[in-house]
Amino acid sequence: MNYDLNSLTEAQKNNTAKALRKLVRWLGEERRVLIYAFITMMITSGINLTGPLVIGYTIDHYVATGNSSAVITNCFVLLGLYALSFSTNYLQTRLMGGVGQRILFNLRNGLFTKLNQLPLAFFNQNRTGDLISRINNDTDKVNQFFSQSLMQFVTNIFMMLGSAIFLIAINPRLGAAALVPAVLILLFIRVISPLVKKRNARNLKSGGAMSAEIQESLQNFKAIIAFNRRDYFRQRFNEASTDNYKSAIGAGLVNNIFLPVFTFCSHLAQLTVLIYGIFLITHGMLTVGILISYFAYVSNFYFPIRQLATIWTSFQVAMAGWDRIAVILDLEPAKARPALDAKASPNTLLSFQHVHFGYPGGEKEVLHNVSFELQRGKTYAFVGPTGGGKSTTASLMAGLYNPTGGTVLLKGKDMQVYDGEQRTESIGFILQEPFLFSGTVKDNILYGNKKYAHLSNEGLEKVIKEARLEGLLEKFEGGLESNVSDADSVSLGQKQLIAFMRAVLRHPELLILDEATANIDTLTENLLEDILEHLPDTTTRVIIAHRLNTIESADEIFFVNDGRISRAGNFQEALAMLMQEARVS
Ligand SMILES: Nc1ncnc2c1ncn2[C@@H]1O[C@H](COP(=O)(O)OP(=O)(O)OP(=O)(O)O)[C@@H](O)[C@H]1O
Repeated sequence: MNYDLNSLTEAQKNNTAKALRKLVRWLGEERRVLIYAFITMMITSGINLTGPLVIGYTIDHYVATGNSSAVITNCFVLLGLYALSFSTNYLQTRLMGGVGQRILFNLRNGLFTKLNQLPLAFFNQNRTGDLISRINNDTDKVNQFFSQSLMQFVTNIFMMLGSAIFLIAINPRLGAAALVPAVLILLFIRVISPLVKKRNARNLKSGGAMSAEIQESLQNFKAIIAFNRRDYFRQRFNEASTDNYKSAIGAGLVNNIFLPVFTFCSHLAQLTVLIYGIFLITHGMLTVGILISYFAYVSNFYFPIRQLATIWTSFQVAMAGWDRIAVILDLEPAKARPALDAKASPNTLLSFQHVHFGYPGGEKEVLHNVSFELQRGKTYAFVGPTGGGKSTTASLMAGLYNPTGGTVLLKGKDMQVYDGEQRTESIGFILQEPFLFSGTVKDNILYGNKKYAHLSNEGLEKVIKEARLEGLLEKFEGGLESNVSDADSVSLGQKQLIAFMRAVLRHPELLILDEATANIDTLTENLLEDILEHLPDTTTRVIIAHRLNTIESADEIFFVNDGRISRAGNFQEALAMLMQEARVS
């Protein structure tokens, strides 16, 4: 599956009809509220449509004959109708008030839940800032349309249709003349809509790109200051901001062209009715009262069209936003290919069988035909030059990626048959750059740990002592309650200690340490070694390291170079092999 949102396949793209169908499906429970609001809207519009008819009738039948009591009675009838229309209008506004906010709430939650289900490949190929912009900004565009424009949109359409029917029914020829400019409007909309959609989509996309620039420079502000690259980033931001400015101007130009065109057509219609109406009156084919009703209906027909110009823009912007949201909602979590049949001995915890791997969206293959086995309870070290493929191998061992060829077996079964929870129960992975969540040390070491989640501080301290981790906890002045909310309040080494405690307390069968001691002093490193030594006999350890002292105790060492892995025996044998190679070269 293609996860790159900026280069979607044709099948992944939505046309307006497809996108609308999806949006209606997504509205779920809101459909009921929308139906109630629609009914109140019909009543309001029905009343507004009858008003001009009553006025015209009163002028022709009672004003012309001087029947003042009938005129007064009809004025009260109109007052009653307008009061009723006020109440239904108010009810409709109340009903719609919550709809937009609930849609916004559900869309944001839905998007975030979907993001949580997507594989690493998705995050590899898309920029964080752009994703934030989709969740925050694009969902709000959809909300704005629902909370501010939708009912106005439907009311206007209804008013227009009703007015058109009255115009044609009262006098077909005058009605037809009044409606001719509307045909021009329809043609205009048809011609310009694709351009409007395209420009709005481009504007949202450039907004996403700008947001990605902001996110990247804020995240790396230390490096920017340290390397005095402020100008460079300012220039990059400037470019993104200029692009966003230009695309906003481009979108604004087409968005705002509707109003003048619609207004012009409305004036054209009024002029036509006036000229043709006077002509009909002078030939005795029309009464003054009907001409006045006509003006009201022409205005009822064209005024909504003018409003529609604004609403149409909001609709196009919302659809462009919805497009960017829907493509994420449509993405499917990575489909596991059918589990491959493979055999492994019972003592083997994990094995790679002819594994090939290339990063999603990456051009080259990173691992080539890699095979090895990890036995239960043993310690393995993976060493080799930078960029050789050690971290990639570790990521595949942890099931973060699926191989592009071959199989990774965990406990004799294809890794892909395990779900995320089963995998993380068996495998603990300490990353090169551990990530901490805002909160305390306790929150962070218990992250995702169901077994100890209920423990009090005292209970947890006891468990920590049993796992020989108390020496690590002592490195934090405030103990379990030390705050790690601020990314800079703990050192990189301390972060690694928290990640270490987090992994060990899950009692995994396989513990992977990817350069996990690179930022830790020698004394603390000895503590870690002691903890590793005292893990249960059945725990398999994988250590990725550059420093030789960290791998001395390994039962088996693997050399990882240029995407190929070879066995080098234990520490002594590996050293002998290296010396031999050095002599040969
Ligand atoms: N997320 C990624 N997307 C695309 N390519 C990647 C990604 N991560 C790593 N690579 C590429 O994969 C290759 C192996 O990288 P890897 O991080 O596995 O090497 P390593 O041996 O762990 O290096 P180091 O010792 O520096 O950590 C490199 O060529 C790297 O450019």
